Amino acid sequence: MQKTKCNDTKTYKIALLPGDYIGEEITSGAVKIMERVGKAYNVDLQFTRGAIGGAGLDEAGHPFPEATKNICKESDAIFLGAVGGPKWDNVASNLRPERGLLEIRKELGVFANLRPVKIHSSLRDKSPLKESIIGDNLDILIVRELIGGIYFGEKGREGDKAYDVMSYSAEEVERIAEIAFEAASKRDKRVTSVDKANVLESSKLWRETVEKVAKKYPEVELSHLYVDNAAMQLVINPRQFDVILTSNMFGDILSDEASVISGSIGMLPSASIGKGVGLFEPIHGSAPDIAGQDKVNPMATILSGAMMLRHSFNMEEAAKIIEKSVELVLEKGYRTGDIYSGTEKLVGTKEVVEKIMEEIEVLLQK
Ligand SMILES: NC(=O)c1ccc[n+]([C@@H]2O[C@H](COP(=O)([O-])OP(=O)(O)OC[C@H]3O[C@@H](n4cnc5c(N)ncnc54)[C@H](O)[C@@H]3O)[C@@H](O)[C@H]2O)c1
Ligand SMILES: CC(C)[C@H](C(=O)O)[C@@H](O)C(=O)O
Ligand SMILES: [Mg+2]
Repeated sequence: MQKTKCNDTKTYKIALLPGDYIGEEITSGAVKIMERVGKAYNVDLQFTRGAIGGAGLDEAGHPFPEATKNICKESDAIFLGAVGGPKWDNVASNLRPERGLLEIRKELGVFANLRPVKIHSSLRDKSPLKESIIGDNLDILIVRELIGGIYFGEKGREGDKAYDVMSYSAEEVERIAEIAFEAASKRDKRVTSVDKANVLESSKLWRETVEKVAKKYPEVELSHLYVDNAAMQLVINPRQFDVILTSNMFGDILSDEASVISGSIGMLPSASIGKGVGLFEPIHGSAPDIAGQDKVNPMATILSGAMMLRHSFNMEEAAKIIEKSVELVLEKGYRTGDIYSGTEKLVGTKEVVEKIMEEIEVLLQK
């Protein structure tokens, strides 16, 4: 974990889109942490703020305003908090804050959403599952298709009926499957593809296409599960999974389920990647119920920052320093309410960030 000694300073531009409710609380600490680690590696991370979601709607009348689009176009990566909340529950569907999130994902072409589910050893007792079920080193990577499927199909209303079309092309399935197999080949070499091929035509195509892609990766073992069984298997035997490959909606649902196995949804980061710049955000939402109270767990966002340094800027050591610091803070027992069991030190969002910063300073001296 030695710092690279180098005199050339690199500069990267990052669009910082905090979003709504807890958005500001979770991103501000993560930005401070990334700036500090960047500096140690002679990397100048320049964040430019933009509005998205409800903030975009309030500021510019749109959940993904033109001004924000322009900031994104000039950036090397996008760092996002969370969008949505009750304030905008009654706005027209096409202007909902969540629509801004879907639009930015589509605009960036980030078709692959990587959601790593890891159990930190010091959080094993916070999992709702028995320790005998989660084991020691649970490590699952959910590879979720992000810009297709039912989220983006034709939708509408006709009289008292409403519809949302779910469709996938072979090309869309192929490219996400490639990402899953590539990832598996560097991990435990197992892909579980999750679909509903016993009912849905789009899932039948999904399965056929995944099988074709699998032929290129003979060293990776492929299995299939129907989504209802996958939801059950995640709680009765999560250790059977290495990489879970699935569609947009199934991935959304299964990743919230998987996140609590690791203790809390406040722990799960994500990276969304495609051909261009990446988008990094925690998997959780804007948590309106705890916003503004210094209660939110910032770790998922901080770990998303580590993913950004790794995936977008090739800063592997810096990413590891952040991940290690989070681990150390957990080991020392500093906990926000979502991962507090009653015996550790209950602290607020800001203090968690301070504690992580302290660990970072120590690691940077080594
Ligand atoms: N990526 C995103 O921006 C995103 C993701 C999911 C939901 N949403 C939006 O967020 C709003 C609220 O949705 P929701 O309540 O269904 O989901 P949510 O993820 O915001 O919250 C679910 C529960 O988890 C808790 N929680 C979430 N993140 C936490 C954290 N970091 N630390 C501690 N506790 C945390 C919340 O307090 C709440 O009890 C909705 O408008 C929804 O559409 C946005
Ligand atoms: C807010 C919503 C559009 C989003 C999704 O469904 O993708 C969220 O739940 C997520 O998991 O990132
Ligand atoms: Mg979700």
